[in-house]
Amino acid sequence: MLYYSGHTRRIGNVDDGSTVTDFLPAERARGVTIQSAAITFHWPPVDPGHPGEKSVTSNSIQSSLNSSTPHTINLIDTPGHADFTFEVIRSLRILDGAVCILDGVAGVEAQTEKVWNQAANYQIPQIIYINKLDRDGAAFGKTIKQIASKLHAWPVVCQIPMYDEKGTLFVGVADAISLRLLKWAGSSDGKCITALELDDLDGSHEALGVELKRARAALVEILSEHDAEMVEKYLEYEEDHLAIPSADIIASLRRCTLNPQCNLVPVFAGASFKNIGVQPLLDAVVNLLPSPGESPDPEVSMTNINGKLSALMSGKLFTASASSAKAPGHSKGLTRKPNTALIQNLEACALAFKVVIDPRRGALVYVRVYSGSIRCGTNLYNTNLQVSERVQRLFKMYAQDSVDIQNLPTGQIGVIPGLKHTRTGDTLISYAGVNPHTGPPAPLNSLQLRPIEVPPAVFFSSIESHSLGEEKAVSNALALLVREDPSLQLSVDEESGQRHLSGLGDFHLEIARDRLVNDLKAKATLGKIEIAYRESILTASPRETFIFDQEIASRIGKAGCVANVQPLGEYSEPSQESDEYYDSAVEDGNRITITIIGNLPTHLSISQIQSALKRGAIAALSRGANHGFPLISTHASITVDTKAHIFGKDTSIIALSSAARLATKAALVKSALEGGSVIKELVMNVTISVDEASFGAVMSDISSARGGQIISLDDGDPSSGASSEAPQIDPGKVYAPPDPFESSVSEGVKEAAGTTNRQRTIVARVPLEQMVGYLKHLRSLSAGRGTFVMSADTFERVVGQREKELLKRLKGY
Ligand SMILES: Nc1nc2c(ncn2[C@@H]2O[C@H](COP(=O)(O)OP(=O)(O)OP(=O)(O)O)[C@@H](O)[C@H]2O)c(=O)[nH]1
Repeated sequence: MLYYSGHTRRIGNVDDGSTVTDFLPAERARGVTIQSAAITFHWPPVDPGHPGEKSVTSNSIQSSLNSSTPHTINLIDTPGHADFTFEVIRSLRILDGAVCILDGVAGVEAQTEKVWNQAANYQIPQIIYINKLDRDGAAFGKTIKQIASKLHAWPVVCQIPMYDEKGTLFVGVADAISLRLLKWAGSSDGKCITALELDDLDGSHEALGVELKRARAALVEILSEHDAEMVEKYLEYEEDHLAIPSADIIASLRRCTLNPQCNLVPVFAGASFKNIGVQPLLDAVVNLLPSPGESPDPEVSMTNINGKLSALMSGKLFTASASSAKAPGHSKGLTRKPNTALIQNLEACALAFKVVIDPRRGALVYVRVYSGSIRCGTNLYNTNLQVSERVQRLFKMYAQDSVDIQNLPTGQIGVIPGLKHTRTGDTLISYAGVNPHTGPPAPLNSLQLRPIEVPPAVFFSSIESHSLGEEKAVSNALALLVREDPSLQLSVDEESGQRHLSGLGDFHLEIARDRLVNDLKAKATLGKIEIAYRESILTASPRETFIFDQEIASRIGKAGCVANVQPLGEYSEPSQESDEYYDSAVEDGNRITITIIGNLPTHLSISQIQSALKRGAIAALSRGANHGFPLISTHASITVDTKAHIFGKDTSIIALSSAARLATKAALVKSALEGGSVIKELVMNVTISVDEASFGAVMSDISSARGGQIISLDDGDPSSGASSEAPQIDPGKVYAPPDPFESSVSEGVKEAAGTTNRQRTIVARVPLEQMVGYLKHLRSLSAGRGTFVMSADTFERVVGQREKELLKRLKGY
């Protein structure tokens, strides 16, 4: 894409590590994408001599059908490996549209289904590109049927693959929109394309011509089922499918692609490795995917207020929340009706969706602007960290080059270099007349764009610096690592003083280790990768009062609070007094409730006090009293009576958070002494796809050797027993061209009749511990053909023999 749009001079190749988007050394070495990169380019290409003025359309096949005006495309290449799913979800938040690339040999893979469903949650319009059609065993028609059966979307075949006379060499595509055959010259850079009109086909392409007419008829028919304007066109052109102009087909296809109710997905064909099919795909991106203005309104949330960004900007969100101010979980400081003039001062609202530590340029923060525009020289307030940072420079990334800009308007993606604090996922706002020290007024200072929950980091590894002298450099490198990837978590074991890095999978941590040691040059060693368990208390503790009174950095720090803990199941929403500030939220599987009674001190704001107490409680909940595992399903309640627990200016933020930590810790110790605690482990939802031959062996391995609980067994469609809520589509009703090696019997019928090596699916719940390194094992049981996906389900108590073994392993006796 970058090559054809004129932004790079050579075509990158993943196999020799020369791609632009996979730029990390670890990505290039392994040939996989780990971090989603964002790059801007134009399609059709902009004339380099006159940027923005004139387009050169010679590279664009279909541009003559629709628009020849260059469009700005921000391309975000996302990873495919399951351990980096969180990286994909982060990217999905900021996408307007997506191209889902399928492997024409493997078809719809398990991980594809998972990401597809996530994209559907964000209502992101998608087009599908079936790639690798040059490979032996590529089956375009079969993959089309799988789009229906596995992704539950109606595939709209826009192109069909074109093979040479022998039917073996993939040479181009027959385009059902423009009714042309597009043939690429062999072993070229893909810029030399011959277009043959359907009417001019000679005898050699007769069969393909017939199939192309069928494809066009199917295209018009499926569009007519969803789009009244297409029905009108069909009648206007006297029911001749072939006579409808391609521009009308594109317009109708665009309406249907952008309307989630239609559930249609246009499908294109190619072999990127052979440079076949890329330019028409780019045309499709411009023709069919939405501009930022057509994308769904993003969600926003502020303390106890949730809604859409447009409702916030029009002031309606506040009006609605003020009328529901009596709802539970409110605090008196935050739900009074705000002055709508507040919103007029909100100049920009953006999401930092990616932070990359560049060896030359330092931290580069990629942002997407959702409202207003970001200007050079303005202060941006980070609502997650509650700090202001100045925008010194702004630029756009074009392949390896960055181009300075002054202004980044709504809908655009750009890069801010030099920010010191902002992390991946933070919301940034620009507020007119703001004091950089105090930030914008509440509740805008807590505004979050499209917040997402970070899944539990259940794999961890210890980190040791090579020497005391290296300690600071290692800490700095770790801080950078966590800034780039918030699904990595850093913690320090209070008792042993050992530092732990936790992540979402073993591959995730392995890559983090690579980045830390090789790229960020930290002189440190990471220990064995282990699984994190959790601990839960069984009884409520008494109320523990703690007064913290200690000098911190030569200043007196004094603060107090009362804390008690109880199993989460026993929590119920209390009734509130009118002079209370109350906040209760779930954090990492626990609930933390903060109640502040009395008048606030003048030197601390309510949000400062609340977040200090919360930080203290979170720190205490990171270590259980019996086994040292982080707590789960625990409710910690902290109360501060300002008369008894705040001591004028001596009460600092650090003193408050220390008091909350120590009081919660004391409550946890009391509860564990009285009622004991249990160890919990993460149980995964696992969906395994194997062929009939290895089905029995895989099932018995899961249910007996790994202690898994089989949830469902079915044939060939992994989603039907699992989570997808989309309606089922009968593949028999879907148009797909026959694959070259197939008879005329349709694939759906063949699969149902069981004449192929049938795919079977096992859905099971299995403890995570049993799934470490499972892919290798599955491959050995299934002659290399089995695949699986898994996602975290719940933490459950470890019981019986496994509990005994685990305790023995932990204690060492
Ligand atoms: N034969 C053939 N091989 C291809 C084609 N496209 C990609 N490949 C090969 O498939 C492998 C994976 O390609 P990638 O581009 O890294 O795939 P990806 O989906 O981006 O993978 P992740 O980086 O893990 O997300 C490489 O070895 C490519 O050379 C194609 O059209 N034909």
